Amino acid sequence: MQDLIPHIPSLHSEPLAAALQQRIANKTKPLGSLGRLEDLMLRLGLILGSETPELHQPQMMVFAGDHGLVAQGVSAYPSDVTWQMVENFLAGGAAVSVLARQHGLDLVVVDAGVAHDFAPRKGLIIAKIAHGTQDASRQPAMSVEQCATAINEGKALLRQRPGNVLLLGEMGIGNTSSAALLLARLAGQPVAGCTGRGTGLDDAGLTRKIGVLQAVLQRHAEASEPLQALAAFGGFEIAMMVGAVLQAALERRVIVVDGFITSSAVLVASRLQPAVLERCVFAHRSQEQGHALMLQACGGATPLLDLGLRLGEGSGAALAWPLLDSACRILHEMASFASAGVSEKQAG
Ligand SMILES: O=C(O)c1ccc[n+]([C@@H]2O[C@H](COP(=O)([O-])O)[C@@H](O)[C@H]2O)c1
Ligand SMILES: Cc1cc2nc[nH]c2cc1C
Repeated sequence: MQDLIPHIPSLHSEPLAAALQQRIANKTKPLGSLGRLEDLMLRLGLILGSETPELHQPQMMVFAGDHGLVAQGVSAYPSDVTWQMVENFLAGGAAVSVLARQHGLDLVVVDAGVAHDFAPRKGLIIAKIAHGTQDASRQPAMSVEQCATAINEGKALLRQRPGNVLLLGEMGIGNTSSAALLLARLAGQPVAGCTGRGTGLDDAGLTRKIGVLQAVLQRHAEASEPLQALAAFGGFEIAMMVGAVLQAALERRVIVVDGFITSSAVLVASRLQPAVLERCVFAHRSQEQGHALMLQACGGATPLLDLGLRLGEGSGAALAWPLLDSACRILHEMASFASAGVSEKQAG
């Protein structure tokens, strides 16, 4: 356990926070007028330990896995869409492929446990734990050993990637169910409020999904600790993201969190090591029912964007990327009142 979960120290630094606040206040603008971009500047400065943080080689990592629970009718799409979309990511035709190209983000797809055998190629990391998880309505989605292997694999993959920014993405038909179950169990919330339409269930489908998830929670009533809950509810892509998040936090990388599912990995990681949250930037508020509760459970995070997205893949993280870039450029390049010879605020 100690080897599996690294200790993540708090970033708390009064002198650096004060220096950053002063630097932001001295820029040629009315005090506070860059709004939440100012909070972002502060956060990036604290994570990277600098008044003039620099972001380099941002890594978009899309973790993919399949879910045995899909057999219970919890998604509007078949499991085959998972591998088909992985092919689409690699061919360059998915939303995240387009956005990664647009913004110059390195895109890698990680097969964490897709129920399909891929031909090896550039941009694909095959780190398969198994061909999909077990059906969590019948047994734990994965064994405790598989869960530990997935976390370790996520840590190892992150260590091999360059740069100081991790953008999280995921793909997995059925994974809004795992995320909802993790939220319900770890935040002690009624499951109905944690459960949404995912890829687009209708009213009857949503009612059915809530019933299935209620039964899964009862079946695994003893799984109250974060790692037990992760093994019970899955999936492999979420467990691998937990490892990647812990390693990124340990290395003081900026972690850009996408939607409902990537947030569930951060929730698990933060219940193990709370200071993980200090390294996270929440990109957007997903339209998925439950994401607002998820953000509350992740320390009351306020996301940067609210575009009604519910795609996943890392699409929201990629869209938020230019804001991080802007925040750093402003800290570097924007003149101060003194350097530009602009008069400061008068009393009153
Ligand atoms: O990121 C989100 O907030 C989000 C919300 C709804 C759906 N998704 C994506 O849709 C898939 C899971 O939906 P479902 O209905 O199959 O559980 C998975 O591939 C996710 O990337 C993602
Ligand atoms: C087509 C499709 C694309 C996706 N991307 C992420 N989740 C997805 C689910 C579906 C169904």
